[in-house]
Amino acid sequence: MSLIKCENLSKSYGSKLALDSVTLELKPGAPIALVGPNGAGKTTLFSLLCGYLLPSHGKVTIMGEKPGSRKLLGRVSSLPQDASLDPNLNLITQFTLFGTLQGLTKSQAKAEGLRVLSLVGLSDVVKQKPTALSHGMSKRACIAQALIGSPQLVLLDEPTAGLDPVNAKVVRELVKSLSSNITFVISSHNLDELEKLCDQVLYLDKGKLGQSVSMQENLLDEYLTISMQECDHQALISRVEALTGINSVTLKQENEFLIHYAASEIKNIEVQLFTLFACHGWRYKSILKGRTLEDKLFS
Ligand SMILES: Nc1ncnc2c1ncn2[C@@H]1O[C@H](COP(=O)(O)OP(=O)(O)OP(=O)(O)O)[C@@H](O)[C@H]1O
Repeated sequence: MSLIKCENLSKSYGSKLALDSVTLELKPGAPIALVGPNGAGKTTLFSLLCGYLLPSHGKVTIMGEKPGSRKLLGRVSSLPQDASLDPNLNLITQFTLFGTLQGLTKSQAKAEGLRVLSLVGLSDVVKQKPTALSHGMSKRACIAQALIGSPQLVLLDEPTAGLDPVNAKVVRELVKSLSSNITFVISSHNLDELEKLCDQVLYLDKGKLGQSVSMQENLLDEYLTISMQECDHQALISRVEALTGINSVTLKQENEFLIHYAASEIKNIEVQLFTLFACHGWRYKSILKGRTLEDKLFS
């Protein structure tokens, strides 16, 4: 059964068409990214999936049910962009309350609260009020709230926005570690982060669903993206293009090159490139099979 199914889903706010006839079907599995410029309609789509908003036209179902339906209680949860906790109650008191709202007994709810707070590394502060937490800790607490009751689908709207690199990494690793049991749909502007986490990327622009990019296809693409530490740009392009089987070499940004090649004509391309780099004393930083997500979406 499909996890999320949207058929000609549209949402208008007055005369503003925020989501325009979106049709998509997603299966459970690896994290799915939702990207698009500011105002593209990502939060609107999330709100429709959560049942916070009703469609103006079209249809949306989650695991065959209408968003917001009682049958989805505990099976779907979300981290809204501006999520916040009750400042007056300590973490474990409010997490126990959230658990009881999902139908757990008080002792089950407390155990569940402790479990999810420990997942996000907040076991030491369960008796603190949210006002005593740093921004990063608050965000992790809100993510923990979304994990109560072991949901099958978790929607995360900008889960790492405003976080320092250490906290952002904690969140990414948490998503990775849980993604064999939970399907995450993640809205973010951080393409590098999505590239590391997600297998599939949905691109929204002006309310319309544009391309859907599969990161798995990367492995089949006949592209390499190489970041160099030091090299003569022009010389690198002409020397690599001179190798048999190379279709083109493009400088994408400072020291990053995209190599398009014909796999059937060139064997061990990596070995040939490393030999060339060693010959000229060019040092490379990284080599990626395929194209970056940024290149796939915007070139
Ligand atoms: N409550 C509202 N009333 C009127 N217009 C709204 C409302 N909420 C959103 N919009 C408009 O709908 C469009 C889509 O907004 P939405 O917040 O879904 O975009 P977004 O992709 O999440 O943007 P961002 O990346 O900036 O968070 C925007 O043009 C926005 O101004």
